[in-house]
Amino acid sequence: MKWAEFSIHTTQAAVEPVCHILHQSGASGVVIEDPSDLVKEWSKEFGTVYELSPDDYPEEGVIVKAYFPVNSFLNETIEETKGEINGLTAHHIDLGRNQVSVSEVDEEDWATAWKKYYHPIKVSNRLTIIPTWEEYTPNEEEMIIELDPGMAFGTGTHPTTILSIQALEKSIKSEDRVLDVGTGSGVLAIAAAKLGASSVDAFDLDDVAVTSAIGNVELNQSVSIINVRQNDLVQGVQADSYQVVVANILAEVITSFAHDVYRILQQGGTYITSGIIKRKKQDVKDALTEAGFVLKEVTEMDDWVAIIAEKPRYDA
Ligand SMILES: C[S@@+](CC[C@H](N)C(=O)[O-])C[C@H]1O[C@@H](n2cnc3c(N)ncnc32)[C@H](O)[C@@H]1O
Repeated sequence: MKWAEFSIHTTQAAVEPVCHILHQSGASGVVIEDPSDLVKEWSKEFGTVYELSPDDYPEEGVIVKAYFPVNSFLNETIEETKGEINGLTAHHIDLGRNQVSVSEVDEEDWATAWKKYYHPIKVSNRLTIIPTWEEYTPNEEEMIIELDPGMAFGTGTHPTTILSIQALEKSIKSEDRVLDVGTGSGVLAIAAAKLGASSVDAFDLDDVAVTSAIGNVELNQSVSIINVRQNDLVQGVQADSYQVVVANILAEVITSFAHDVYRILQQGGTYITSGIIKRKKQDVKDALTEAGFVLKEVTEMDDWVAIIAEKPRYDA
């Protein structure tokens, strides 16, 4: 997994609200470079992974650095975060220089560091995701998904993934045929299989994701149910093929292919969309309604929204 370092040069007064915004935006770690810390013991969240020397400290003001996983939501997350930080001025918080830079952190240093922050996570009433390197004993009602996301999106911890899994848990009926568009690590396809789907197609355009998903499907003994393949969105899929389609992709993509998903769903079928940043919620709702869907439920976590929609039955 690659990481992006978000660095902001700001004031001492702004540190606390800026850190709060960064944590809310999903940063996996926040480091404060405050020259006043040079005179006291510095405690850092990243242990030996991230080393500072006194030369790194600014002469005036404070530098706050936060680390975000590089994935298809990165640009949205960064823009949203910057907007929220700028919004602090409306609350009379002096941001000082307010200089922001974003850079990718050397992957070699970080290639396995993220594993330290990735632990078993209960994502819904019935499903818990467990990284392959963790020992875990599930209780009787718990179903587990074992996962090694490698370089693909989908540790299961992102709000967009959690919202998708919770929606799948509510929607899937035993023997449903399911399509997961943009499968990444395969986490949603595996969740669908565990929840009782009779067959799951898992598509991704990225060959790294396809390889990762195939590995995770094998790890979860779901090869007989899940078919992973490289495919551009739903190109080539026949009409009326599925009872459930899930797509955790950006809002723009969801709006662009709403009509295609309507075509491939059976009447009464469910479309679970996720990966929608809050400010684009209405655009996606409009696109789904315009394509013929009936909106059933909207769920939210942090800055993210998922929408569950239904293709109505013609005789209803
Ligand atoms: C946000 S990730 C979601 C991963 C996983 N489903 C999850 O919920 O954690 C979106 C995925 O969509 C894939 N993707 C982007 N454009 C695509 C396209 N045109 N066709 C198929 N997959 C695409 C990306 O490669 C990425 O793996």
